[in-house]
Amino acid sequence: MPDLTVEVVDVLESSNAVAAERAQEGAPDGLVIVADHQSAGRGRLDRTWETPPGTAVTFSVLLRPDAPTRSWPWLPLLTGYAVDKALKSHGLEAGVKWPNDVLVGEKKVAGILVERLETPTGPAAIVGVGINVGLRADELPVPTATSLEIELGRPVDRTDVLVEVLNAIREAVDAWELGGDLNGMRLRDSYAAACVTVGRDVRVDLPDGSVLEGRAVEIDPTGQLVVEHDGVRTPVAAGDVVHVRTA
Ligand SMILES: Nc1ncnc2c1ncn2[C@@H]1O[C@H](COP(=O)(O)OP(=O)(O)OP(=O)(O)O)[C@@H](O)[C@H]1O
Ligand SMILES: O=C(O)CCCC[C@@H]1SC[C@@H]2NC(=O)N[C@@H]21
Repeated sequence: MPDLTVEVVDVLESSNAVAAERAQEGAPDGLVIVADHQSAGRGRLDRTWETPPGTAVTFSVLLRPDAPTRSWPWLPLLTGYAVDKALKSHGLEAGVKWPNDVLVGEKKVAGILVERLETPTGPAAIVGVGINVGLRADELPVPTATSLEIELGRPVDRTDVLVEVLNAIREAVDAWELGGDLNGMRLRDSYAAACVTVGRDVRVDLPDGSVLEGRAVEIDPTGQLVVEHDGVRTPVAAGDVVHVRTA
């Protein structure tokens, strides 16, 4: 992908929404909208994403990927990989819960929302990332969340985190678009190595209300999680999953 063009906005509702508007207006691949604060951040499945002013890294990257759309389901996963890698470089013992939550232990430190859209200049993806950096324990919006500063016990510079994460995303997107290696391995193997879900017993809630239980055995070539139960292997796509719980 080309060099990133970064625009910083003081306050906006959702960086994903602003990046999507810009995509419709013809903005090019590599535009990054950084929000110093989001007043109405969006999460997966129409949930909200909340962080107090001055505590988070929140941004969205507009991509017009040079890769067939059938491989786009890799985008959330490779973004999770990149965020995890950048946070580990800060000394955090993080891991990726499939498909793309970045956790420390069982708690979520970063969330990712990838949205695809058609624009007059072709298909685009908006890769939105929210990282809990400076939230104190009493500022966490949900008990299942944590922040970098809580986990590391020291102040963390938000700009440093932003730059590291953007560089890691760029590296991962380039490897994906060009079919090259990442971290000395195939993208799929690098992702699987960072993914804490593989090898664990899982309960997967599906949109029809049914639950799939079994052992998560691998990530298949399309990025689906393969769940094995009584010798039967069932691949599940990230877009078809409501919840994944690890046992
Ligand atoms: N700053 C934040 N940090 C973490 N979670 C947040 C934050 N703001 C809002 N949330 C929301 O809190 C909710 C609970 O997150 P939780 O990790 O428990 O479940 P989840 O993300 O839906 O994943 P799963 O159900 O698969 O475990 C999510 O909907 C998440 O988007
Ligand atoms: O885990 C989730 O539910 C996904 C959370 C994604 C939050 C980020 S913050 C930047 C970008 N803009 C949004 O409105 N959402 C994403």
